[in-house]
Amino acid sequence: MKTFEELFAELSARAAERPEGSGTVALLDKGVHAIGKKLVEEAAESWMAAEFQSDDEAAEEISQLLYHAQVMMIAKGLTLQDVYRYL
Ligand SMILES: N=c1c2ncn([C@@H]3O[C@H](COP(=O)(O)OP(=O)(O)OP(=O)(O)O)[C@@H](O)[C@H]3O)c2ncn1[C@@H]1O[C@H](COP(=O)(O)O)[C@@H](O)[C@H]1O
Repeated sequence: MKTFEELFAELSARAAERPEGSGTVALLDKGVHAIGKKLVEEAAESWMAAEFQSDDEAAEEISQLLYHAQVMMIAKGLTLQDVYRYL
């Protein structure tokens, strides 16, 4: 288990170090358009799971949505503070 901040630090390290086999690095290399498609896909899956599936499945889909939101932030060079100032 990890927090939102810990995941962001881990993904930022992946982007900097580019380890072999990282799905995050592969997705970052595909660019903002591909990341955006995954973000929308995970948003839709979160909605569907919340409406029609179990709480656990909804939680899993929402975790994937948060992951892809973080990948988008990293692709755009945005920090957590850039986003938090609007919360
Ligand atoms: N939290 C996540 C995470 N959530 C979602 N995903 C990715 O998002 C996909 C979502 O699954 P879907 O069922 O929607 O799609 P899929 O058909 O399996 O995958 P696609 O073929 O569509 O890409 C998963 O297969 C993962 O590739 C994640 N990939 C990585 N992480 C974490 O990110 C960190 C870095 O991961 P790596 O960069 O892979 O080392 C690790 O701590 C991982 O646990």
